[in-house]
Amino acid sequence: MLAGFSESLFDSPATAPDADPEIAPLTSGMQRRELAHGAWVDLRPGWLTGATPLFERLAAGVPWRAERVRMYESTLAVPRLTAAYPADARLPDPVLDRLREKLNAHYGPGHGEGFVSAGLCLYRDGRDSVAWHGDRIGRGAYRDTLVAIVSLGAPRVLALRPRGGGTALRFTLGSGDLLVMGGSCQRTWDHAVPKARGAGPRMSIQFRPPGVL
Ligand SMILES: O=C(O)CCC(=O)C(=O)O
Ligand SMILES: [Fe+2]
Repeated sequence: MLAGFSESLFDSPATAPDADPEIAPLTSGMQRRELAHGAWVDLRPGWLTGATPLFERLAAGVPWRAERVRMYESTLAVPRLTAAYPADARLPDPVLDRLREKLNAHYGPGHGEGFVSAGLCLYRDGRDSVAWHGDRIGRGAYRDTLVAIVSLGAPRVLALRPRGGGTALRFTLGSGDLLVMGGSCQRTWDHAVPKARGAGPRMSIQFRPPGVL
């Protein structure tokens, strides 16, 4: 009895390091929120369940780099780790290929060329963050676009506010939650992941169409 119990506790597929998360259909549970200026956000809480092994695999296996941004004559460290997978790169885990396929199937051809690249960010603890910005290096600066974010690990707030100021909306993203920014969101709104005292490690996977950074 005891042996059987511990087997099911420690050897169950949900806890094996190579276990894949369960991916729910996007046809249910998606909530769209229309924002001002032609922007919108789709939220699909719990898109993935059992994502801890995926988090662990990516945390250990991805070649994380400290991010730096050029500001005028100097460069500043951005407090988080990142890894970029352009359109033609092999993604670091087959689960990511499946997520991208499912997002493309759901959003379909009406939304431009679809999701191609993946960007990963690791917020090691609550001191890691990203400041207010829009993903508008390239096409997002002048065209409607989509940016899909899958959150893994500890819950963190993704905040959105109209570009140039205004009241911020705060979405707390837990492990397995999906948030998609659409319409004019990248050019008319800014988003940020504020510092959060005491927060545990959190990862985000962002899928973007060609030319959106
Ligand atoms: O970590 C997130 O959820 C957002 C990341 C982000 O906005 C970015 O890397 O452009
Ligand atoms: Fe962003």
